[in-house]
Amino acid sequence: MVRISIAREHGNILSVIAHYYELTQPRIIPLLLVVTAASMWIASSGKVDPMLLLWTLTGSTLASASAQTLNCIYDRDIDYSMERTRHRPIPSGKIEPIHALIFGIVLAAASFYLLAAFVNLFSALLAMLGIVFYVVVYTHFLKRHTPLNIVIGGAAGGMSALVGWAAVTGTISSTAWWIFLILFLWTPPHFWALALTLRDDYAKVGIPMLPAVSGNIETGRQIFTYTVLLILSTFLMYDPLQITGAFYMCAAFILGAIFLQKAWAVLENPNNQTTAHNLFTYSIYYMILLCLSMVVDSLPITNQLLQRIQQM
Ligand code: HEM
Ligand SMILES: CC(C)=CCC/C(C)=C/CC/C(C)=C/COP(=O)(O)OP(=O)(O)O
Repeated sequence: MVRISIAREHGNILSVIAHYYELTQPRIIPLLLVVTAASMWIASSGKVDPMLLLWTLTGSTLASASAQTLNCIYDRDIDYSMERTRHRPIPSGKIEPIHALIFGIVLAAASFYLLAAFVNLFSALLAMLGIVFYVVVYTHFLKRHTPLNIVIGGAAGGMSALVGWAAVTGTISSTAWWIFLILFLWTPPHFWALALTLRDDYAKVGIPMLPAVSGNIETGRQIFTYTVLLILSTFLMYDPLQITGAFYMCAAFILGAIFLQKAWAVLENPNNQTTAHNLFTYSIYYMILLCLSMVVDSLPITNQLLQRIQQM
């Protein structure tokens, strides 16, 4: 009997932990960390201190988890009404909003402490700014009020690049702003592609996402426009700034061409949900691979290989 009740209690604790984990929307965090790590890599010219990387990524994880948790508290009413989100821990009654609030504040405080103590104060302040921007500016002021929500909200994701840069250099240089810009311009095609498949769900709860307000054709046009701007912005990281080299440039070109082709398919057929979902999925791989190519580009072995190819 005692064994059974201990096992049951153990199971309960595990399921509580699982609910809190789910509250942080963990699937989005790795991509934010990839951006932060790439930014740190470039800022340190490929010689990033492993401990600094570890503390920065830990602090950034806690900051993102806090931001997502606070967003889930604020949006619990619409999350309850939307098919995609009604199983989240707060709308499904697994976690009380007040407990989530305490959890979100503890995460933010832990993030601030770790970044300020083991990285630097500036990166800690930027991470807090990221939380405030996402929760107050995007979730409170924009999301329910304007179809520009996603365009301006893209700055929240861009903050992860600034945190990474500030962690290494203690400042924000123009290169950090280029990476910020890439994230900023990537967000509309990333999200609107998905929004094309969720139009009715958003319309039902009165969220003015672009497809619900302006229709699929206009959304397809805007996706294409932002994709072109995104690809151009990735080229800015090459000459004359000399930040990245030929390897990055080739990768940016090929990855961008695929993005453009998929955005074109959406433009041609904005009512096709498979095409739109295809673009959404690709947008995630695109960002991972683009960041990876920045890292590979700055490895000494890449330069040696490129020089050998040139000499041949
Ligand atoms: C205003 C900005 C953004 C909005 C509105 C948005 C919205 C969304 C939505 C609604 C999903 C689907 C999640 C689900 O299935 O429940 C999603 C997925 C995802 N987003 Fe975003 N996103 C934004 C910015 C970002 C940023 C900045 C990143 C990271 C750099 C990111 C990374 C991801 C990833 C990795 C997924 C896939 C998660 C999965 O496996 O389901 N998103 N996004
Ligand atoms: C440095 C730092 C802490 C930056 C914060 C970055 C951050 C948490 C970005 C999240 C972007 C995102 C997934 C928005 C979706 O919100 P939504 O409310 O539209 O999506 P939902 O409907 O799935 O809740």
